[in-house]
Amino acid sequence: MTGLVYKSTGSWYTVKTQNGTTYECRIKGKFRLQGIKSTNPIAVGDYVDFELDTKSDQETGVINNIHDRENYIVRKSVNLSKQTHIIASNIDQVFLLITIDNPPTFTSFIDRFLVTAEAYSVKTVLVFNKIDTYNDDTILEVKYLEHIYKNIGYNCISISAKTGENIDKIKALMEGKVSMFTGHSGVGKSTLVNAIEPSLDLKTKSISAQHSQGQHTTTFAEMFDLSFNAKIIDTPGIKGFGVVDMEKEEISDYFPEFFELSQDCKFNNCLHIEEPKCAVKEALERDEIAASRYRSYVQIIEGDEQHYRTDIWDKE
Ligand SMILES: Nc1nc2c(ncn2[C@@H]2O[C@H](COP(=O)(O)OP(=O)(O)OP(=O)(O)O)[C@@H](O)[C@H]2O)c(=O)[nH]1
Ligand SMILES: [Zn+2]
Repeated sequence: MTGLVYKSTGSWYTVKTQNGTTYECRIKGKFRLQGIKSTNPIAVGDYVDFELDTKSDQETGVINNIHDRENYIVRKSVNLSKQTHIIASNIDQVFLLITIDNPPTFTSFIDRFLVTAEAYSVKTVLVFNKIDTYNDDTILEVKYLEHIYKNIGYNCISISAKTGENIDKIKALMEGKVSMFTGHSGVGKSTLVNAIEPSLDLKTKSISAQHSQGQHTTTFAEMFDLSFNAKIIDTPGIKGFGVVDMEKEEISDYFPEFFELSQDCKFNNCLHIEEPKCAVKEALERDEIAASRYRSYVQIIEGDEQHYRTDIWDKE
């Protein structure tokens, strides 16, 4: 049988088959990992093959194969010797919630997030929330940001999780897909999820409450089915986004508008900082790339290794 992993708690995995039946599964013996070494061989979002455990009278299964992943996101354990933990896999899209002033979301944060998402091949939708509270100035700011990010190719939607404005657009994008929601604390993630599916809020809360009674503060992800053929992965306790392990030369690959231009730089290993005949800097001077994007890029490049070798998800 084949199924999708909805939850993992230590050595047990909750796997749901196409027809909606759920089985608690274990892993068969030593498991071959694909590509990366991680503390967990299987993550929420994985498609796995399993067989029913005949020795058990309960409906439990044994996983014997994992399907190739489309993508996955990881965090590195800070205390242990930087071991990698896969948070979730096969994510169709992440909705990054942004508010202009309450709380402020800076472009440097948005761009660091996008670099990481690009590096992990996770599609991002930018969601400007709390538009019901905006005045002329903040509306202009949203318009300006939308202009920048739409030009690069990112989908942008302005919403109010409180009044429900444009929530239907978010739901339409979610149909048939696996989504995640992220953004600074207070941008309205819970409010939005609650507006999308009121019954889910309770579920999520009770699970976090259950979890907080445990002695460990390790976070685990969980997938939920929504009523309109959409899935979300909830990652309680994991909020921000850092920058992933990458070489300096790689960083501009994850700024899509820089990447295209860099084919025209004189040096093929151009860092777009001080090099002559740099197509990126020339485009910047012609205002063809946004100054804020270039600033974010330089910040990441000039940061010490610590800065661009942090966890993909920063725990708050
Ligand atoms: N006016 C207005 N307030 C909103 C909107 N969305 C959320 N809020 C308010 O913003 C505050 C924070 O919202 P939450 O949904 O708790 O934010 P969160 O992102 O889940 O925050 P954390 O749980 O800390 O990560 C609450 O007081 C919400 O009522 C909105 O669209 N408009
Ligand atoms: Zn260059």
